[in-house]
This record gives sequence, C-alpha cells and structure tokens, in this order.
Amino acid sequence: RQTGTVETDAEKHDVEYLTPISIGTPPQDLIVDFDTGSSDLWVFSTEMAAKDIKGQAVYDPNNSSTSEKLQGSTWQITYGDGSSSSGDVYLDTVTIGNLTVPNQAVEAAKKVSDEFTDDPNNDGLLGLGFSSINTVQPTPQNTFFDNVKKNLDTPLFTTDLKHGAPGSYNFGYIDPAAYIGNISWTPVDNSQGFWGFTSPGYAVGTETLRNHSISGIADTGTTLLLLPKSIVKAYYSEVQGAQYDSSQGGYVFPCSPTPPDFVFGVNNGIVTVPGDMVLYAPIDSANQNCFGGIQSDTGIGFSIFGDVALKTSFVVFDAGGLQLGWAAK
Ligand SMILES: O=C([C@@H]1CCCNC1)N1CCCCC1
Repeated sequence: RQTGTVETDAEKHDVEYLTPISIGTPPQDLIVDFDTGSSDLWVFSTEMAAKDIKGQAVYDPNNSSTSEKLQGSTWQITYGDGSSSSGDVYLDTVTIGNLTVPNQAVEAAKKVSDEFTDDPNNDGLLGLGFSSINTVQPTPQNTFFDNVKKNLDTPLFTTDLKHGAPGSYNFGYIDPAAYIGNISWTPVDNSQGFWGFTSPGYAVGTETLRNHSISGIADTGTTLLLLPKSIVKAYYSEVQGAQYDSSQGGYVFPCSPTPPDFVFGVNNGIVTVPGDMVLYAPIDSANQNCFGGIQSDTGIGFSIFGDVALKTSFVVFDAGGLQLGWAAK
C-alpha cells in the first residue's frame, strides 16, 4: 500500500491552484486544476484547433507508447461558471507525485471555451469528485482517486491550500504535522457526486454561532466562498461601506479597515475565515475598494465552500468513512 503527495501552487489572488501531473510514456508533463467539484480528468491536446491553444501544454496521445483510444467514447462538460470543454478519450498512464495509475481515462480536449483558452497556465482539470458524475459517454470513467484508492494505505486525500504560497494534496494519509488541534468530522452526502455536507451555523466576527443550516459542497475548483444570500447580506451589513455592485457582480467594500472574520460550524467545531481572506482582491489600481471573498450562491441550489474557505484549513476528503474533516493549521 502506498501514499503520495504533490505540491500545488496558487495563481495570482489564489484564483486557482495548479498542480503538476504526468501522462503517457515517455511522460508528458502538464499542470492542471485539481477540482473536488467535478469528476473528469481532461487536458488540452493535439486534437484541438491551434487558435484555441494560447500557451498551454498539450497531451499528444500519438506520442505516448502506452496510450490506447477508448473507441467510441466522448465527453462534454459545462461548469457552473458557464465555461465548457469536450473531446474524446484515451486510456494512458497518469502519475501524480509518486503515485501511478496505468489505464487512467484521459479526456483529450478537441474544444474548450474561451475561459480556458485565455488561462495560459492551466492545461486542464483533474476531477476529485465522485465518479458518478463523470461525463464520458457511453460508459462513465473513474477518477484518478477512484483508480488509485485500492493502492492507498487508506482511501482518502487531504488538501492544504494556502494564501499566495505553495500548498499540497496528499493521498492515502493524514499528515499530523499539517494541522493543529483536532479534526472536526462531518458526514458527506455524495448523492449529487460532490463532497456535500451541512454546516450547523455561522457567526460574524466574535459573535456566538447562529443556528442556520448551510448545505454545500467542498470545491477546490471554486475560488470564493458562495453562501445563501441572507447570510451574505448579514455579513456585509457589518462591513463598513460594503455594497452590492452589479457592475462587479458582487459585494465590494473599502480595502481598509480589515473586515470581520466569518466563522462557520463543522459538527461541534468551527472554521474561521479571517477578515483579511474576505478581502479577496482590489477592484481598482489605487487598491481603494476590494471584491469580497464571500458572495451569494443564488441560482446554484446549494452553497460552495471554495478556496476562500478551504485555504484556512487542512481538509480531509475521506471516501472510506464518507466524511469530511476540517482542522486549523
Ligand atoms: O461546475 C461546477 C464547479 C465550477 C468550478 C470548478 N468546480 C466545479 N459545479 C460545482 C457546483 C455545482 C455545479 C457544478
């Protein structure tokens, strides 16, 4: 049985976290977005039109002696932000850190939307959601994690995303040096294919936790913390000068003073999103006003605990116990 670890680097403003993987023989190195909110491993490829590739590394299945076309299989995915991609499928060797999966379904893109073309550092996505929502037709394929699980000491992975610094994804073990205090565990509802859970409540600043169930998913591929409109309104009502700016598509507020912390419950524990993490990014060159890291989840149907929430914590995605563990660090 094995364990593995791989470093992940934050892009500017922690908008996404990019992680190196290798595909094929000899290994082709790509850097992709590990996404616990989806379940397809897809990459830019030589099957795309040149105009849709702007700086990304591409997977060339013809240059891999271990690639094998999954005849008749195709995939198409549309993400919550409207971005999309599609293509066909190869089985090939995929290595992450010291972990290798032979015959991993690698979804080669033939088309990608502009959001991906215009993101030069991102060569694709590696889904760490549940394989039940993999988009390959006619036969959905397993995620890397589902394939490597049987070889791991224990079927879990952990995330340690950081603000503006390299973090890590670990597979098969919980590193006791990576967190402080106790891990708060909460059951996972994977019925929609996501790492879903329900938080019992929240607090603004130093107030006591308000009882208010928040059902959402832990999504490393979403940048912000997207919560019910009523909670977002309650939070920003305590932020001086905060207002909803439709031109920016969310709440903005003066970058100083630092806004209050946002706290959410995980079982009997709490997770604190420091006020300076809610200061997501300046919206003007004079850095006067900032876009909030907490925004509304309206229209999605559930909340999304994205990177703004995840980077405050060491999080255990436990497929064995079907539970999420959150710890301070
Ligand atoms: O497309 C997404 C996200 C987009 C950002 C990257 N992670 C996946 N979904 C998660 C929320 C429900 C709809 C599907």
